[in-house]
Order: sequence, then C-alpha cells, then structure tokens
Amino acid sequence: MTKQEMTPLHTYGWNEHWSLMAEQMPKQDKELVPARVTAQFSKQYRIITQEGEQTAVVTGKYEYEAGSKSDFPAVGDWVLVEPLQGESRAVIHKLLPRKSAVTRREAGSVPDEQVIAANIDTVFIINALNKDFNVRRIERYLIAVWESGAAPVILLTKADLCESPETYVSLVEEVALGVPVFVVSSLKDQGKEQLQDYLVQGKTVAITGTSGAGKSTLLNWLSGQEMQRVQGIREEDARGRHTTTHRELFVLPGGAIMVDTPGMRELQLWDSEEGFETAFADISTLSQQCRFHDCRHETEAGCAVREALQDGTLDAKRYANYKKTERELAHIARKEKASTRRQNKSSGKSLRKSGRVHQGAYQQLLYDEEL
Ligand SMILES: Nc1nc2c(ncn2[C@@H]2O[C@H](COP(=O)(O)OP(=O)(O)OP(=O)(O)O)[C@@H](O)[C@H]2O)c(=O)[nH]1
Ligand SMILES: [Zn+2]
Repeated sequence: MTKQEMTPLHTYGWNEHWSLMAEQMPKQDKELVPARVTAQFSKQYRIITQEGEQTAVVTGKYEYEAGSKSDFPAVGDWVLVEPLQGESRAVIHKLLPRKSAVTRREAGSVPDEQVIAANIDTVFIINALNKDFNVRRIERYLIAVWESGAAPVILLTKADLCESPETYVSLVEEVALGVPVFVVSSLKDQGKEQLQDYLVQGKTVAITGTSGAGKSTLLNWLSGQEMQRVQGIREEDARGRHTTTHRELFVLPGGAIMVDTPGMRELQLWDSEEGFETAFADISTLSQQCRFHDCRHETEAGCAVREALQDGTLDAKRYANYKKTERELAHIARKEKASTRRQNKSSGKSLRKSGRVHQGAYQQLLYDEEL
C-alpha cells in the first residue's frame, strides 16, 4: 500500500479481511463506520476511527443482547460505531467476529469469560535468561496463547546475562515444537532484526511474561523511545473524568500494532485439570452424553462429541484446540512427574545460589521455582 492510501484505520490494522467482515454484518438502519478499540475503562472505550481518536460506549441494545462478558468489545476488537454529530464520541453497535481472543476465566456461580485482548496476530512470550528462566512456565504461556488463536513466539531476554544462550534455546525448542525462539537483549540492543517478520505494518503483537522478565524494557527498545508504562489503570478520578489518555494499543515506529494491557501481562496460566475442564466446558458436557464414560471420541458408538462435530454444533477448530491442549497438559504432567523423581534423587539447592545456571541444574531449578 502506498503512503497516500494509509488512513488512520489502516495504520491500526484495517484490511480486506475486516472490510469483508463489516460488509457481511446485517444491515443497520443507521450509517455505521468501523473503528478499533484502543483502550477500555470498564464501560468506556477509546477507539480509532477514520477521523481519529474518540471515546465510545456500547448502545443499550448491545448491552441488553450481550450474553456474557466476552460479547463486549475488548482492546483490539473491530467494531461498527455511530459517530455522534459534532462530538468526538461514538456509540458502538456491532462487534466484528474476532480472529483471536485472549481470555480470562472468571470464577463465580456462573463461570464467565472475559476478553483481555482481541485480534492479536503474534504473542511474544518473554522469559529472561537468568535465574528466572523456566521452561515449564513457558509451556503454560504457550497453552494460553494457543488457546487464544494467536501465534506464539518465544523471546529469551537479557541475553547479556547469559554465557550460553544456545543451551536454553534447545531446552525451549524441546517443549515448543515449531514455535520460533529468539535470543535478545534489550539493554545491549541485540537481536532486534530477528523480530522484523512479526513487527510489520498492520500486524498486531502482544507481550506477555512474568513480572521482571523485561517487557517494558523490550517495548521501549522496540519502539526506540520511552513508551508510556502501564501502571494500574485508574479508571476515573473523583469527578468522574478519565485521568489519562493512556492507550493499550499503539503503533510502533515500524508499523506493527502493539497491545500492552495489564491483563495481557498477567496472563492466566493453565495450571490445573479444573481450568482445562472449565475452559472447555462445552466439550466436557458433551462427553458426559457419550454412551461410554471413557469414550475417546474416536470410533466408539454413541459418541456425542462426534455427533456434534458432524452436525456442526461443535466447531471443528475448537475441538482441535481442545485435543491439542489436552496433549500439552498431558505432556506437562509427565514432565512434572519426571522432575519430582529427579528432585527426590538429589537436593541441589546450592546450584540455585550460584547465579549462573548450568545445564545439569536447570531441572532442579525449574522444580524449585514457584510457578
Ligand atoms: N541485563 C539486562 N537487564 C534487563 C534487560 N531487559 C530488562 N532488564 C532489567 O530487568 C528489570 C525488569 O525489567 P522490566 O522491563 O521492568 O520488566 P517487566 O517485565 O516490564 O516487569 P513488570 O513491569 O513487573 O511486568 C529492569 O531492571 C531492567 O533494567 C536486558 O536485556 N538485560
Ligand atoms: Zn465420545
């Protein structure tokens, strides 16, 4: 696309796909325009339209018709809005179907799912090459990212603190088949060129990783300037005004669109069978209707899951995701067992203290580390 054709919407990722999606939405009696959500403060949104930045709320009808929290717009969503004449405000009428969604499960009498960020192409999973290095944690982040529909990329940061990053890359590659793994140092400006494939105009990238892994530093490095740090979002001050024009979705100098929200930073990790069951409650419920209680949903007679797949009530993609996640969790469980066995054999506490991590010590370290 030439520079002249770049409108604010394109800058934020608008393309053929989204215009097709917008065209396919049921016709409205009002003239609606597309917009992307750049920040959310409970019921208030900041959006980008062709005209620039605006604030927005959803219509009463939208709110009434929403079945769950995940039906509400989130950062990264594309929506159709009605601009209010002569104001820099708009009302959101429609949500365009999401390409990906990072969600958070919420406990409660009725479990609900909230969308943390939507339409992310790539998630950078950040893990530092120091004593915080933890393969098991990376695995859990991977599951969360796979579940979202975005593509994971693993960044091993703080390479300047590590003498043999290759060792760690192999360890990660063992558990992250086919996932790109890169070694970078934000502080020493090393390895940025490897990320260029993901940091392209119109693509949306998010960062996740534990506290202190180096996310803010990486962000500043990638943007070549001090970006606004994400602090806890203050929704409104005492007078009910927004205290900040803080954005959670912004364009990097190279053109990529970066999502940095507190929710994304503290991504919920998959740590239990229960979490898995909750996340795939629809499939668990179906399984209970299978004729055999130990049905593997393969060739068994009276399989409710296969039936649902055939008549389309269960999305084939969702089922594939379920199977994949199940495999991943089984893999993690096997590794945890093995790690426990090793732990019982030796107690290598002193290795942890020796600052640099050696190949033989890493498993011990992974085990000792609180997840
Ligand atoms: N040596 C070295 N230190 C780094 C590097 N990147 C970040 N750090 C340091 O690691 C510490 C944590 O970095 P942050 O960028 O604040 O980490 P974060 O992931 O944003 O942490 P939270 O804001 O708590 O989520 C800081 O002291 C950084 O200076 C690096 O590449 N090399
Ligand atoms: Zn079955």
